Amino acid sequence: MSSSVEQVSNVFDTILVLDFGSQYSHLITRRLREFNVYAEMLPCTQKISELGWKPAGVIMSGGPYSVYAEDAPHVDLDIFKLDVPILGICYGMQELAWINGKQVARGEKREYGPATLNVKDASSPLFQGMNHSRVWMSHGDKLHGLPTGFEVIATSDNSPYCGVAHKEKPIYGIQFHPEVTHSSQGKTLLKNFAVNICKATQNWTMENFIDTEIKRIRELVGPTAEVIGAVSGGVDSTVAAKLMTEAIGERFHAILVDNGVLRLNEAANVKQILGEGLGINLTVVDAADEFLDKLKGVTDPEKKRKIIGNTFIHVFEREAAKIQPKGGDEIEFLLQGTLYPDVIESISFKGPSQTIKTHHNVGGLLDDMKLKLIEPLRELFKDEVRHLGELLGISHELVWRHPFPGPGIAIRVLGEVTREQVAIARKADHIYIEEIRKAGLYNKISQAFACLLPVKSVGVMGDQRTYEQVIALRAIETTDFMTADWFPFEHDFLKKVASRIVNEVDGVARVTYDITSKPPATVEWE
Ligand SMILES: Nc1ncnc2c1ncn2[C@@H]1O[C@H](COP(=O)(O)OP(=O)(O)OP(=O)(O)O)[C@@H](O)[C@H]1O
Ligand SMILES: O=c1[nH]c(=O)c2[nH+]cn([C@@H]3O[C@H](COP(=O)(O)O)[C@@H](O)[C@H]3O)c2[nH]1
Ligand SMILES: NC(=O)CC[C@H](N)C(=O)O
Ligand SMILES: [Mg+2]
Repeated sequence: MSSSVEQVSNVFDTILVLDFGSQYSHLITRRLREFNVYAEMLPCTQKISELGWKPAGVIMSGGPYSVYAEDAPHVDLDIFKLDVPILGICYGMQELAWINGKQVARGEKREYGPATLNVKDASSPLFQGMNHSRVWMSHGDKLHGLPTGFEVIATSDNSPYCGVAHKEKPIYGIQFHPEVTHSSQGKTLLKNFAVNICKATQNWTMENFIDTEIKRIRELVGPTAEVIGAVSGGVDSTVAAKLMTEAIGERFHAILVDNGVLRLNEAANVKQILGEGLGINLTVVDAADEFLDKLKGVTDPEKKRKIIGNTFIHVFEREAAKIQPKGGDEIEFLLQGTLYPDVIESISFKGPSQTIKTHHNVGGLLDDMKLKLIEPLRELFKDEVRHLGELLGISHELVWRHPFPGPGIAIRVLGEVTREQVAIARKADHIYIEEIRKAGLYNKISQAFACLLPVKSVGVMGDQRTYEQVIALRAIETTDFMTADWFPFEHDFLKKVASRIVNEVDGVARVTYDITSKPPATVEWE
């Protein structure tokens, strides 16, 4: 499964980011990629002898622990044998100091927020083009002396060892966080490190990635094997499917499962856009009855997710068995649209985060199938996937679609999922999204949808008493879907949508707008 990761880091000069658990760790990788240097994050416990590739340099991230604590994580000392430049950020610098003399302890006061960087060694290649810039601090521990063999290259009011450098080797430590945008010249510092000190080539571009990946897929699959893939019409699976089609054409079989809880006209739309528009070899499987029958009487959100996840697998296996590859007895490979954030979550040295909700996942196929995985987007962030999609000729509209969860409307009809309830939710959702598009707001919002609540409310229409259900509208702004804010619509917009929904959708008497952020709420209601 890790073969794709290794391949990319062998082709591009790669900075290894060792994650000590900071909430900012993934931003280090992001910033480096922004100036076209490829970077990969692995847990801080990574054994260097098991790496399988040689990094151009190593960055040790910040982290919540104290280096002197008993259970603190420590780096594999073999990183020093790699003989490449090393940069320690916050905990990473404290780790360097701990290894070289143990002069780290609790500071008198915690330091959280902005500070001014005073460069003491203007000739240090780390600080070229920087001085007196604003830097972002977030620490409670500090260095209480110089690590053996190091010298001070920068200070701040509260940190006499704000920047340190080894006297002979290219090893640096900084107390602040250059990866957060609050550090005004943080990106310059990371570029100084990666490009000038590590000499990494700035060739990580999506154009180069497409070429490398198509070549890699062709080699991996060979001249005759065939590949299946679950394709939803969502951004990730469409981009993965398009890449696969570029690589092996008709030998790729995309399968869209109509699970009865897709959006209005979705199956037909996707068939047209992907099949006819993008030339993807796509089969639509109508399994609506199978899904809806199994969901009968089920109200628990987790049970719904499990039923849908399992049924996906059954349908998928059945379809795979129907395909007769020309060059062999059975399908050998399975395409997945796994993204880098999924990988990051599952590799965290602290273990996968606590389960809030079981995201339906084709990963469940692994235990049951002999299929070998192909995950071409495994190294990419969502916005990189979107860029890649545009380069592959996928329309701007499709590439910028809001995400839509695999369990679909089943987790947006709260309570029991019936055909009638799905129809109401679907209609309301369609009106809401239509109005969002008309108002030119679609691309300003990260995700929007309507939920049907299992409560009834009294209303009055045409002098008649009504007693019908409630629709809750949700719209959020977010970059990573881990945290989110609700979208501040104009009142007139909400008024219009509410009026249309109550008038046009039978069974709805009232509309509300969800004004909860994530956390404490989640994006979906179930
Ligand atoms: N109706 C469906 N038919 C076939 N596969 C599906 C369906 N719904 C989801 N999947 C599979 O589950 C994966 C995960 O779904 P997810 O919603 O995270 O990604 P996506 O649909 O490709 O993109 P987006 O995040 O934009 O919705 C998809 O990449 C796809 O492989
Ligand atoms: O493919 C998916 N299968 C799922 O089971 C699932 N549950 C939530 N989501 C989507 O994930 C993002 C975060 O949602 P939550 O805050 O509700 O966890 C939002 O974009 C959600 O739409 C899912 N996607
Ligand atoms: N942001 C960090 O890396 C903090 C490091 C360490 N936990 C401290 O409090 O100083
Ligand atoms: Mg989706």
